[in-house]
Amino acid sequence: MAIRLLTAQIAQKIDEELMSSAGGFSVDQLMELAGFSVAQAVSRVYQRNTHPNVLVVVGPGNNGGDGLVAARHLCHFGYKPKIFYPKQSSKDLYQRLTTQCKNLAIPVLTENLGQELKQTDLILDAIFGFSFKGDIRDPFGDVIKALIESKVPIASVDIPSGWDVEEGPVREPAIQPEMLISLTAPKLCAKHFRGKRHFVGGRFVTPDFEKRFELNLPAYEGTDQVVEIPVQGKL
Ligand SMILES: NC(=O)C1=CN([C@@H]2O[C@H](COP(=O)(O)OP(=O)(O)OC[C@H]3O[C@@H](n4cnc5c(N)ncnc54)[C@H](OP(=O)(O)O)[C@@H]3O)[C@@H](O)[C@H]2O)[C@@H](O)CC1
Ligand SMILES: [K+]
Repeated sequence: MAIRLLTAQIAQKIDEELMSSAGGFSVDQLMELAGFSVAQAVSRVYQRNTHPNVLVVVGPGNNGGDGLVAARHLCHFGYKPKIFYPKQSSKDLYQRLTTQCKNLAIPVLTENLGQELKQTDLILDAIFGFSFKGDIRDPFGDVIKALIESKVPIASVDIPSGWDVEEGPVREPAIQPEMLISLTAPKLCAKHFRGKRHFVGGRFVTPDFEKRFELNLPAYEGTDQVVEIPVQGKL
């Protein structure tokens, strides 16, 4: 059975159910596992000796939160991450995640993106996830344009930022990531992903849950937090 590609609505429903009283998870827990899986997937593809300088570009919602968690784990894994975080949230969760990164001496930047990209080996795109919709609002239009123009390889968290969650790259210019890490399950836009490697991470659904949402996820091996799947756009 093929893996299920989710609509934005189903992705949001799954998220809500996991955090309902029946699901029992807190957002912090899910974000920690999601971000940890992103860092693990990155380390599978881009080694710390060839791609030490990872610029984690963080957006205003939970996709950005995954990026903050991933930055922390990448630092523990021996990378030299920096965070570009132009629109910082006052919410307690994001502030705590930012403090954790600062305590590891991870730089948290708000400007000079163009300059920073010249010293970057890999961009971790954690700007928008499955709640993105409409036209890209400031400052993210310019941010996405700068990422594309830099020609630095991009690994996208859950959704290539700026892509429509279901229709894919409908706005020009569009990010074309080398790598995609889908959380829980890929979204419909993954049909348009033609990069090199696609992973699923966020190992938190129960067998019952998986069956009820007909996710048809591939099996995770051993203690792995990620599982590689075929690049959908090349099938
Ligand atoms: N179960 C799972 O798999 C788990 C998934 N997780 C992760 O959560 C992600 C979903 O997070 P999310 O719901 O917080 O939304 P996300 O996509 O980060 O963006 C929302 C922000 O973007 C903004 N915004 C929207 N449109 C915009 C526009 N056009 N232009 C500019 N801004 C725009 C919007 O702003 P607002 O309009 O509300 O002011 C809001 O602040 C998901 O993809 C995955 O990465 C894990 O953390 C946990 C478990
Ligand atoms: K993203």
